[in-house]
Formats: sequence, C-alpha cells, structure tokens
Amino acid sequence: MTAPTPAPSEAPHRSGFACFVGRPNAGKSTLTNALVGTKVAITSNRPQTTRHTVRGIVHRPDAQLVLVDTPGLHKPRTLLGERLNDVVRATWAEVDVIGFCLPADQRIGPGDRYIAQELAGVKRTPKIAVVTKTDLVDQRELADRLIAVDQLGRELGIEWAEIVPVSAVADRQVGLLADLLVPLLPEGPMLYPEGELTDEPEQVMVAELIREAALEGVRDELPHSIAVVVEEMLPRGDRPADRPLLDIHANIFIERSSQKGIVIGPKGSRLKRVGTTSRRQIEALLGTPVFLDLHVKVAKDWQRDPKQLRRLGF
Ligand SMILES: Nc1nc2c(ncn2[C@@H]2O[C@H](COP(=O)(O)OP(=O)(O)OP(=O)(O)O)[C@@H](O)[C@H]2O)c(=O)[nH]1
Repeated sequence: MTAPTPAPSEAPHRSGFACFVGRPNAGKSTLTNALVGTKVAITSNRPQTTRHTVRGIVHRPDAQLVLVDTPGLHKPRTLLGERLNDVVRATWAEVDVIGFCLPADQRIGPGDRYIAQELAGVKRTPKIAVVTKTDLVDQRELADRLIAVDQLGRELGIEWAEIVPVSAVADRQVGLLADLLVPLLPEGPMLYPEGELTDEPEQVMVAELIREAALEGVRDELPHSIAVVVEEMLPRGDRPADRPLLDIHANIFIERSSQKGIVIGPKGSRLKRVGTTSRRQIEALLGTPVFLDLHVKVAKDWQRDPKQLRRLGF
C-alpha cells in the first residue's frame, strides 16, 4: 500500500503496513496484540480462528505501523479455504513488510515450508523472520531454531531482512521487533488518528469475540463450522445518560442441526457461558454496559455455499 507523500513542513516520519504470516497457532494474533498493547485480534489455542483481516495500529513518535492480521495459509479444501488463501496473498502483495512467524518450541515442519515457498515468490516485499514463543525453549533450542530459519531462507532463496526471537507472552524483544519493522516502512505521515487501535468495524470485532467464546472447549471439528453475525447494535433508548446500555443481537451460525446441542449445552448452560464471557469482553472493548442476545441458527453447509458465504461476510 502506498502512503500519501508528507507535506514539507512535517518532520521525517514513517508509516506503512506490516502483516504477520505463519502456520496456524504460530502466535501471530498474540504478537499483534503485544505490539499494539491491547486486545484487538482474537487469539485461541485452536488453529485457524482468525477469519477477518484485523488491523492493529502501533503509534510511535517516529512512525505509525499498521498491522494486518491474516488468516493462516493452508491447503484449501473448501470454497472458504480458497477465499482465505486469496485474502492472505492479496495482503502480502500490498504490505510494506512481512513478518514470518515460526514458533521456537516446534521444529520447522511442512506447514512452515509451504508458507515459506509461497513467500519466496513474493520478491519485492521485505521479510523479517520472527521466531515466536521463546519463553517455551532454552537457549540451545532457540539457537538451533534460529540457525534452521537462516538455512530455510538460503534454501528457498529468501533474504531475511532480520531474524528476531520474541516472546509476546513474556514481553521479550517485542519492542525490538517494532524497532526493526519501522525502518522498512516508507516515509510518510500518520495514516490514522492518534489513539486509534484498529479500523475494523466494531460489529466485526464484537462478532469475533463471540466466536472466540463459542469456540472455547468444543470438539475439534466444530470450529470451522461456526460463524457469528452481529445483526444489530443499538443504544437502549429509555436509559438515563449516566447509565447507558447497548443492545446487541447476534446469531451464531452452525452447519448442521446436530451441532446445535454442542453449542447450546445441557439446558442452555454452554450458550449462557458463551454469552457471559463474550459480554464481559465486549463491555471492556466498547467501554459500555451491554445486553447481549444470542441465537444459534443452522445455515446448512455454509462453508461450501457462495450465497451463504457472502451473507456471512466472506
Ligand atoms: N508461551 C507462549 N505462548 C504463546 C506466545 N504467543 C502465542 N502463544 C500461544 O499460542 C497459541 C496460539 O496463539 P495465536 O496468537 O492465537 O496464534 P495465531 O498464529 O494467531 O493462530 P491462528 O489464528 O490460528 O492463525 C495461543 O494459545 C497463545 O496463547 C508466546 O510468546 N509464548
């Protein structure tokens, strides 16, 4: 993406876009959050939970770094899978720098290679290799991993601008990573107002928080079958100004009616928990008390149906 040319009166300042790529669970969302300093991208210990391109914005006196969080690249099996990969590739072509995340606690595997091979084809965008989760390994294991990443680059003809070990959880070298990303951005003015953390529409972020809560502790095959759509977000009219309340109506879509019981739980207990957990998070995000109305609906085989995909925002 090209930044507008700065006016001559402005001090030299850099601004631009970076995205993190890496196999599912590599720690991309957690790293985005650590850099931005607040929860904007959803994280979970389940793969492929990030559907939407969520931007986090790092504001510094010398730069503005806009982070674009992409879904994990993977071998497509459904129409949704293909669309997700298209989103990832389109993002790579547009950003100023790509951070390739590889978890320190796992050997470089076929998933990493698949992404690295795709990355090797993106010639113009600078790439930083980010070795994540360094708090989970000792020095020797970390050194091995750093060497392996260097070798992977040589093998595939990728010239890493940097190889940086970080831990988002232990807050190790996260600031350094920002310091290394910034010089790779073009000179340019601020792209977003100061203090703005994301330009993702609030409704999408609210839907992501509900989806995250709905995924908590469910069976392995279910995550890919859940989509959340916020139908309505309206301040309740009859409230005094000092006690506002936001009414949110959202639908949790599943593919088959047999999945309904899993999401709802015995006597609705699970759905209630999903509501309570996500409501707290939404209230923290929006800074206002919320009444959350959740419904579970069946949208048959939505992952394979273009009409349903469009309706669900893909
Ligand atoms: N110990 C440790 N765990 C981490 C760190 N970063 C991420 N994790 C954990 O790794 C898991 C995956 O992290 P995410 O940030 O959701 O990974 P992701 O790459 O965005 O995953 P997808 O959305 O599936 O592509 C979560 O359980 C995180 O808590 C870290 O620095 N240290």
